[in-house]
Amino acid sequence: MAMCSRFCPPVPTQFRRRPISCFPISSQSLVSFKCFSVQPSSSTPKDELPARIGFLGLGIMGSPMAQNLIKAGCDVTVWNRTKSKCDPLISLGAKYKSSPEEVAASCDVTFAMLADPESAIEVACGNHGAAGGMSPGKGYVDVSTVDVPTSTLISSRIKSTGALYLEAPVSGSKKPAEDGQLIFLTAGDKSLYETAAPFLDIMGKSRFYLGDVGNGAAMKLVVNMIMGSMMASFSEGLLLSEKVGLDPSILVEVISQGAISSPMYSMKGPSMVQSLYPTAFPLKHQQKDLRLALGLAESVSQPTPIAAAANELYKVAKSRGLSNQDFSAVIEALKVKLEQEK
Ligand SMILES: NC(=O)C1=CN([C@@H]2O[C@H](COP(=O)(O)OP(=O)(O)OC[C@H]3O[C@@H](n4cnc5c(N)ncnc54)[C@H](OP(=O)(O)O)[C@@H]3O)[C@@H](O)[C@H]2O)C=CC1
Ligand SMILES: O=CC(=O)O
Repeated sequence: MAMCSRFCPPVPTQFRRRPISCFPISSQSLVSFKCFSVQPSSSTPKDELPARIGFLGLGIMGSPMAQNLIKAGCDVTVWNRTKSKCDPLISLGAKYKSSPEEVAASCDVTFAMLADPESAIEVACGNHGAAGGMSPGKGYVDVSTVDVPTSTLISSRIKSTGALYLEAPVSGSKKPAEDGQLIFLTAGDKSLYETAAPFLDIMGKSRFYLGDVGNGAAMKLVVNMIMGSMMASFSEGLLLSEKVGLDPSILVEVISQGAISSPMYSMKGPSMVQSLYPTAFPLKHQQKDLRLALGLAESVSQPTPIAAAANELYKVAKSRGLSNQDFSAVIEALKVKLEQEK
């Protein structure tokens, strides 16, 4: 990479890395990779992070991620379709540019955290999109959850400019984003992965490098397919327990102590019992991820009947106006159904 000596930040010494696993990516390519457990211990001095970082998309996830970069002393330039969401970050010291193209032109590495495939393509490849500001020596890191064809398309467009591309969708929601505890599922240009690693370590607790473009997107969709089905199943259990006269709060407690315990159930269960769904992961995005995961399964003829059924439930929830509630609001779709059956 032409600008590497200026643009590659040294890995801050306070980030301690511990290899935790090594396993194959797929049956076709038995490429092993390391993942790291990363424990940022303090904020990073400005002079250790000389790169200019762009951040496009300041929603529930993008805002705290960009904020963590700024707080760590990075030189951050932001853009968001709704400009007002840039203001709190500008107050913290971020610069502002009025298009993704201008951000990319003025930065070394540009991150993008957009809603879905359509917006990710628009921001990367559309009019005044980031690709217009890309050139050799720069890098584009898309951390949105999209499908493999979308990431492949964006990769081609970015790489046609001579720049590098990394997909890096995240596992972890609003709170992990605020706490710098995300899990990055990366794939694409290895040298950009290495360049971006110190920044990923500011925003996250671990990172996986999965090889070719598409593997990060696919991994994220599989994880979220499981998550969406788990939440649908949990919802059924809560409602069934109540219908047979049990206390659903006690069900949450019982589950938390056994083999099917999950932080997700413990975190979301108490508010679901009260019919409260403060948005961390919008339901519309969970349905999008199930839809994309089902497309992925279709592409390899893998039966996924549980996920298909869960997807239908999220679609019902969307049609009932719950798109912008937390995805745990999927339980409401079952409540309505049961009432109609009476
Ligand atoms: N929330 C969560 O818990 C997690 C979310 N994700 C994934 O991260 C991504 C972002 O999620 P989240 O931050 O929650 O979503 P939000 O809905 O809060 O933010 C979406 C962002 O995309 C922008 N956007 C949407 N459409 C367009 C468009 N056509 N052109 C330009 N910008 C657009 C929005 O801009 P504007 O402000 O103008 O609307 C906003 O910045 C999604 O892919 C999601 O699946 C991954 C892990 C966890
Ligand atoms: O994509 C959502 C998450 O919680 O991870």
